[in-house]
Amino acid sequence: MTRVVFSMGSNLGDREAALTAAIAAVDPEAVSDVYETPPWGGDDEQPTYYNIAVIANDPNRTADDWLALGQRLEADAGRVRDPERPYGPRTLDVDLIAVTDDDGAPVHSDEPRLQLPHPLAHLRAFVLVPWFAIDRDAELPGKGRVRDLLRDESLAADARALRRLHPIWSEHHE
Ligand SMILES: Nc1ncnc2c1ncn2[C@@H]1O[C@H](COP(=O)(O)OP(=O)(O)OP(=O)(O)O)[C@@H](O)[C@H]1O
Ligand SMILES: Nc1nc2c(c(=O)[nH]1)N=C(CO)CN2
Repeated sequence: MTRVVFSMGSNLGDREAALTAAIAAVDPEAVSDVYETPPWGGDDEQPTYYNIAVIANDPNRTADDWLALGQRLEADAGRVRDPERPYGPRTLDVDLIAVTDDDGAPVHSDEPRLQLPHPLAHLRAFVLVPWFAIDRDAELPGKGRVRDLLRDESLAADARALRRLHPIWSEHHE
């Protein structure tokens, strides 16, 4: 079985519809509430994001399969990349944060096309806060427990700027 933790975000178009379609496609085990988050990364001239964390399990999917699925979902949402704006607005962003293999061991990958665990996750409150909300024991391999990471002063300040809005997924979807 592979277990994947996704961070999904949207700040263009119908943010909630883009996220809902992506959640449905990964057949989730757990989905956080939606958080409204200020743009992270320095490109501030863009709308706020809706961010969620999603956990999925599939015995037949490898980390590469999850990456390919995420990229297909981004394309389906009409995502266009602007090379001038690496942290610019997007209809849908699907990032793999951490993947665990059959034995519960973290998958590590260093290739540019797939870096695992996600190399910036420990700096992003919009990733860690929703993840912690659906898994109190969450651990970012190599960085420690999410619970502890969130005690860092600058992350804690960013975390206070997130606004938890409402659930986006419920049992009746399953
Ligand atoms: N863990 C990962 N999850 C998703 N994409 C990844 C991952 N590691 C590497 N990539 C690669 O990153 C490339 C750029 O992805 P994208 O344009 O979505 O980046 P971004 O979301 O803007 O930035 P960031 O990766 O900092 O969140 C993709 O082509 C993908 O192959
Ligand atoms: N709040 C927020 N900021 C971001 C996000 C995101 O999902 N949420 N994604 C980015 C590129 O991965 C860059 N900045």
